[in-house]
Amino acid sequence: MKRLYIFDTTLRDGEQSLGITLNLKEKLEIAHQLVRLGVDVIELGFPASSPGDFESVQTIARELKGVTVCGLSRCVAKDIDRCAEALKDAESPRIHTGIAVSALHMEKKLQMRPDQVIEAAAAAVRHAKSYISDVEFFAEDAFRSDHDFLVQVLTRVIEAGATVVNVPDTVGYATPWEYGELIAYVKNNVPNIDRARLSIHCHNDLGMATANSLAGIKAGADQVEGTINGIGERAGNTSLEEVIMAIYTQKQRYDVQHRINTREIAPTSRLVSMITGVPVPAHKAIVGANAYMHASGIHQDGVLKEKQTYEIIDPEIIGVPRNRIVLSARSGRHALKHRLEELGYSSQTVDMEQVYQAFLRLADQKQEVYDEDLHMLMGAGGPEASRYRLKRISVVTNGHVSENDTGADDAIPGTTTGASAATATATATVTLEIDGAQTTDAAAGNGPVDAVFKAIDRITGKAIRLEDYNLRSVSRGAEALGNATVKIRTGDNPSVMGRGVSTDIIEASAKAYVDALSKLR
Ligand SMILES: CC(=O)SCCNC(=O)CCNC(=O)[C@H](O)C(C)(C)COP(=O)(O)OP(=O)(O)OC[C@H]1O[C@@H](n2cnc3c(N)ncnc32)[C@H](O)[C@@H]1OP(=O)(O)O
Ligand SMILES: CC(C)C(=O)C(=O)O
Ligand SMILES: [Mg+2]
Repeated sequence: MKRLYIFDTTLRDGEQSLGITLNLKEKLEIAHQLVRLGVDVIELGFPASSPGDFESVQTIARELKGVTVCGLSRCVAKDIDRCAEALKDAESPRIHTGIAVSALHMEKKLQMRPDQVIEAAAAAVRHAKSYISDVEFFAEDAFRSDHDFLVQVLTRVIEAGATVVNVPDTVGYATPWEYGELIAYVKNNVPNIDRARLSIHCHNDLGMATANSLAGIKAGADQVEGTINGIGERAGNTSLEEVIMAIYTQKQRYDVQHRINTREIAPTSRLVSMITGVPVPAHKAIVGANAYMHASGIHQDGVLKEKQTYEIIDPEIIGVPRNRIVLSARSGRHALKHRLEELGYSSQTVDMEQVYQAFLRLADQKQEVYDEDLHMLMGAGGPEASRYRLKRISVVTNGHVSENDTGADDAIPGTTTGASAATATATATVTLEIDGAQTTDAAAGNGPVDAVFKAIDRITGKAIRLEDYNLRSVSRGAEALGNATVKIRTGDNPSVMGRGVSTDIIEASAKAYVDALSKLR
């Protein structure tokens, strides 16, 4: 059976999604989960892009073991130098360099002749090889290129020492049969193709990234590239979980093996969604919340008689446990620990008593605590790691007062402010603890969330620019949890994202703002 290598680019192409900015800690958390998932290669970023990207590639590359780590670069010597430097201490490093090969990109974007592109490509691979033996070459916009020119480029870069050649459909323009034909064409016409692995990289602009990738695998690709949940530039990349499970359910059609642990698929999807703030649509294949739900009577009847009538995948295979225990405020530590372990969390790595107390606070507000609630509880970020702790919020909206003790044991009583402004519709009083000292201040805003953010700004004295704010419900029931994400920056510093979870949306928003504050440089 042929070995299929799985190349994950969630932290590079995935992070190119509009609105996603991840810090080192968040990238590290995702990278460790990708190792647990069993991918072969993790693309960590583009080290020449910024000092922050360099630092995260370098730090994660040093830390990860048992997986190939890779950095992206243009066919530009100084990019390759930075990439090699960032990967210097990695156990198994790879430089991924490349250049566009379609007439459109060469003429309009690169403003280079085809012969110059071939020389730049070969020179870049040689330069990368002077540092690291494992070099992957990407032929950007390969699908829209002249395929005989593509064959020439790939032949030259393999001569120059490329160990992997990547044939991307950069703009998601292909259909499955056309992409499959291209991969077969490359296999049959690049004379030295046996000296390199052939990789595929598809985008989802026409909704065909998974289908195209499967066609590429069928045509003989050795490596498939993609991201978790399909996140990525524009309409995204191939969803790795979809490719893996298509191969799983259709084993007889794909004679390939890989080392993915399918039971880590759902935990990885959730982690990526939670950290990036990009929700997984309920109807998303494989990992959507509704993917294993049966709503209509005929289906329910069929499933009760025989699951396979309407289920092509047993959800337990991808790490979605069948729910047996109902968790509520009456549940004890054993039940909580059992459920968390079923969901893939280790009770060894967290303070279970602290988690249980947080669980009880949540359970007091909800009839039933669902799995989604637990994921949020476990992933909501540790206030202990931050300089800032939100202690209390009190908001007056058109005369209506809402007060929130934010759950800290030593929260001080809230006060309702009389502050007002002619245009304001809300005033907020916030108590924040900074490095152990509590400060309270009030501000008016054109809504409760705006007022809370302004009050926090008054306390910190920082000139914060709010770049993005998002609020969504992440669990079920009338008291569903709200997951707020904010993106903020000060001056020219890089933007940071913060996340907050609560059954109260103002509190969730305030927590997200404070979480982001703690990440500011
Ligand atoms: C298909 C993909 O996903 S490719 C990966 C996309 N990722 C990124 O772009 C990472 C983030 N990018 C960056 O940080 C910056 O764009 C940098 C550091 C890469 C380059 O920044 P700058 O030097 O300011 O150049 P800028 O981005 O404005 O323009 C790109 C330049 O690279 C050239 N170029 C683009 N791709 C390549 C390539 N693969 N190889 C060689 N040159 C290239 C362009 O022709 C242009 O050259 P010009 O300045 O002579 O006109
Ligand atoms: C950098 C390359 C591999 C890419 O992301 C693309 O062509 O889509
Ligand atoms: Mg891409």
